[in-house]
Amino acid sequence: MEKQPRLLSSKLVHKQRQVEVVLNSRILAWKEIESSRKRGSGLNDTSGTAHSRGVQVCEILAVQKTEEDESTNTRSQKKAKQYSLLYAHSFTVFYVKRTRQHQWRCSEVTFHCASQGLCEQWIQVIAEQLSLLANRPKSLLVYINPYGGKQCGQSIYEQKVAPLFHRACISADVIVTEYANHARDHLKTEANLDKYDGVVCVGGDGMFSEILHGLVSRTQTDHGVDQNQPDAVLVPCSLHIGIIPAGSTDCICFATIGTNDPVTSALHIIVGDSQPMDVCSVHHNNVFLRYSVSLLGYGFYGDVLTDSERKRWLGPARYDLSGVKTFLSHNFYEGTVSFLPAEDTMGNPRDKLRCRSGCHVCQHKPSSKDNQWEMSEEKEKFDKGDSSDWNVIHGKFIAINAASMSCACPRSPKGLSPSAHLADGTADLILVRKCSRLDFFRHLLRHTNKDDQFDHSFVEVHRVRKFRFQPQHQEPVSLEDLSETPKKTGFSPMCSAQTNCNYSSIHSSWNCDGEILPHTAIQVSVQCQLIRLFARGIEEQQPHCVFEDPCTLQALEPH
Ligand SMILES: CCCCCCCCCCCCC/C=C/[C@@H](O)[C@H](CO)NC(=O)CCCCCCCCCCCCCCC
Ligand SMILES: Nc1ncnc2c1ncn2[C@@H]1O[C@H](COP(=O)(O)OP(=O)(O)OP(=O)(O)O)[C@@H](O)[C@H]1O
Ligand SMILES: [Ca+2]
Repeated sequence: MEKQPRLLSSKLVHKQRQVEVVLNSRILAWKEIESSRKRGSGLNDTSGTAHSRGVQVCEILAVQKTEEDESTNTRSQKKAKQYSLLYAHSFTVFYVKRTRQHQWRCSEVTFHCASQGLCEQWIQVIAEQLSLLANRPKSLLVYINPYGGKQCGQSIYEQKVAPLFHRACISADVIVTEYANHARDHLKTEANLDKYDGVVCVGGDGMFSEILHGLVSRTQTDHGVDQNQPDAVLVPCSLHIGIIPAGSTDCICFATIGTNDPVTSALHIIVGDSQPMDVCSVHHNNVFLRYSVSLLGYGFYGDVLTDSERKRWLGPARYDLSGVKTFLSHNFYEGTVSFLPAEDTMGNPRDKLRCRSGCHVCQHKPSSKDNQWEMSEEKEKFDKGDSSDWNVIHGKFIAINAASMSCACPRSPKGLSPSAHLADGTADLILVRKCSRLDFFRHLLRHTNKDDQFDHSFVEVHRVRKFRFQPQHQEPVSLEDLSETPKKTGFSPMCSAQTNCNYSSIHSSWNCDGEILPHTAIQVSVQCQLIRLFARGIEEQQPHCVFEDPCTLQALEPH
């Protein structure tokens, strides 16, 4: 590791011991000074082990003059009080501390200086280093959904997030939404986006979906791109999106930072992490329908969602109740799935190559072969209806799921497609064919344990760039057809067989990131890395402590 020039180093006091504090452009480190240690009983006096500690500058949240805590009433605090009178000036550094299961907390360390000048110099030098971190947001536009999840979005923000933003000197314009799609419409039209470094969504996946639609539509409009064109090349959004999880599934937050903890997510926003993410565009008959970043599910997950919408008052538990009910109805749906397999990806859905921080698969740009598809003669042929490279599968399905990310969430920690990648330009298309209840139960159960949920004869999974679905029975032209009795129209528009079939048993609906789509015949295309989140992907679990690795400290040793 290259030697970094020292910016400042001095003898300060930390926890009533003399320490040498050193700052270079990457690390703030401190080490006890031998002389200040009491002579230990023997050489191996562990109590006084002079271990060094350090914090990366990029994970320092803020530095400020220490607030005097007046509460010195016990004897030891009185002693500390006298001691600190000697070193009357002190500053506190707030930094990211990793705890269990990918959770982050704001921790702090205070140093006492003999002179006020030195104290102010330290504060100024550290603050200067923080101001050099260009990717940190300074002003944010925050949308709060007061009704999502357990309806505590507002209190989560005010109690857990706002104090952290304030400490990091981030200014936030907060809008509490008053009705569904308020955030999307505000983003699409009124919001003056030049004022902000990012948009924060306080809510669940549905609320994120609103921000996503608002931001992407606004970006396309501003760049004159018509999102109704199924193969329009969409313009990536420059503003980062932050999520403060306050929903029921929160699978987007879970898959991008590894937990659905609001404080952890707020800290990722403050340090200015950046994680690109694929977005699927969904069209019906060349008309734009919606975007999806997590799950596009027909059959099981669509029916679960349809049934759960009537039970919103139950909060997150609505999904489990509807899940059991849908499981018992055990409906299957006939249709034709056609898809364009992703040719030269680095990975495949069953390769156990999980998408983690700094993922190599996501950094691998789709080679020219895939880009050639956009301009190639195959594309012309396909557009004329002849689709050579496309695979076509007709059958009866319990579920058709397209996961453009793992969809890891508290219900299923490894997710619907554990090896799906956040930003590789593909989606994993999972086809679950008609099978017995027991078989389907086994398949579902594997989402909650280590077993491979694709290892079933009735399950197949493909990594795709585009796909289409056409249900076997033409969907009614418009919804009033459902009410007309077949007699009046001579034949029912949807199924020629028996006229008394009820609509719901031959048609499911598409669950698009937790919202129901108005059509069942759709065409989907993956837009590679269309948006960016204030996240860094799920970090590999390792004892991530800066100060234990000698090479870092060696960089601080005097030359
Ligand atoms: C035996 C235990 C089986 C457990 C099966 C766990 C599989 C759960 C997989 C969760 C996948 C979530 C995908 C995320 C989709 C989000 O974009 C979307 C918006 O937030 N959430 C939902 O649509 C909400 C979808 C929520 C779906 C919940 C499904 C619950 C299934 C329960 C089935 C019980 C069957 C056993 C009956 C005896
Ligand atoms: N002020 C509001 N009043 C009513 N509905 C709202 C309001 N703001 C947002 N919504 C809508 O509420 C829906 C659900 O919100 P959200 O996704 O945050 O919670 P959830 O559905 O419980 O969580 P998840 O999507 O993770 O399961 C969203 O589709 C959003 O459009
Ligand atoms: Ca993907």
